[in-house]
Amino acid sequence: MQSETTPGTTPAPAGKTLPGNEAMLSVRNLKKVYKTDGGDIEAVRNLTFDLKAGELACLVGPSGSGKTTLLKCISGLMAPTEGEVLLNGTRVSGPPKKMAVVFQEYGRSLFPWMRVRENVELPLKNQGVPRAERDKLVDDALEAVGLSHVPQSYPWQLSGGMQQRVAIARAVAYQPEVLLMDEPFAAVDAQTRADLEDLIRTVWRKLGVTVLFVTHDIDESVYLGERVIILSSSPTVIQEDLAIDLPDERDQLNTRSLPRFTELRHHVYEQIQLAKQGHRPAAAVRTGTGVAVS
Ligand SMILES: Nc1ncnc2c1ncn2[C@@H]1O[C@H](COP(=O)(O)OP(=O)(O)OP(=O)(O)O)[C@@H](O)[C@H]1O
Repeated sequence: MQSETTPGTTPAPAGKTLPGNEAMLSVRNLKKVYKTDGGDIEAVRNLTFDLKAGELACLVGPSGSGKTTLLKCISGLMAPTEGEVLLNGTRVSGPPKKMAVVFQEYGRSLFPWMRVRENVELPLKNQGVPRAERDKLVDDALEAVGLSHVPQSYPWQLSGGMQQRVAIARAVAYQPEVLLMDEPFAAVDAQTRADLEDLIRTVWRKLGVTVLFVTHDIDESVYLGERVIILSSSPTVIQEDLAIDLPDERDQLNTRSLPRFTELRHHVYEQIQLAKQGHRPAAAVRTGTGVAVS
């Protein structure tokens, strides 16, 4: 059966490799060169990876390695120079309907003149979702992020962590198949960050959404992900694609105390140090759970 074409996507041309049955999101030989007055900047050289439906993968890499560039290409906000992004086998050529993005700067992504409820509801209104359905989706999303008690507040009346919860609720209410998050917790305090990390895992498990989570924080990537994709320095390729074989049930105290957590975080740290020093792998290597970490 042919894939349906949704807004922001066009059918993949014949002859292109379609993802395997399980792949929801495929990044294929993605390259991005920025044209500037000072010359070309090759931000991303060649990235290829798949995300399975329902997977939670974290993306880490040195500063300037092209993480935001990659997310912009995946979300259809920017066209790649070469290569393509496929969502359910269909090429992304603009913001796809079933994708939501949460950015770091919640302060700028929420409308200050709209109440919490209106902010969460807005994308659904724009999609023409009927009122009764909209109300239920907004109620459920606010409950999922623990904000049922402040629907009538304005964002500026809330703490930073609560504002980011509003941004997450808005994405959740939209019922995306794929949720992209670009360093969403970078601007909140450590305690709030830990709470929001657990919130993401709870929401992810409850909704079965596919999540690609960009972070600078190595511990966060290991704690959250089923997989950590490590990028090289720019021009970017995949340095390593690491399976995180920690127990599925995670909690801030016990999981972070596991010897395996420490091994994995050391390994990711070392890889990022190598990337910063300019080390480039001959080819992207998918590392299984038996990865030898020092
Ligand atoms: N609009 C642009 N025009 C020109 N160059 C750009 C543009 N956006 C990004 N770049 C360059 O592309 C490279 C990758 O930038 P990008 O912001 O994607 O990296 P990043 O990994 O998200 O960085 P950070 O971790 O510091 O947020 C950098 O060299 C950056 O200077």
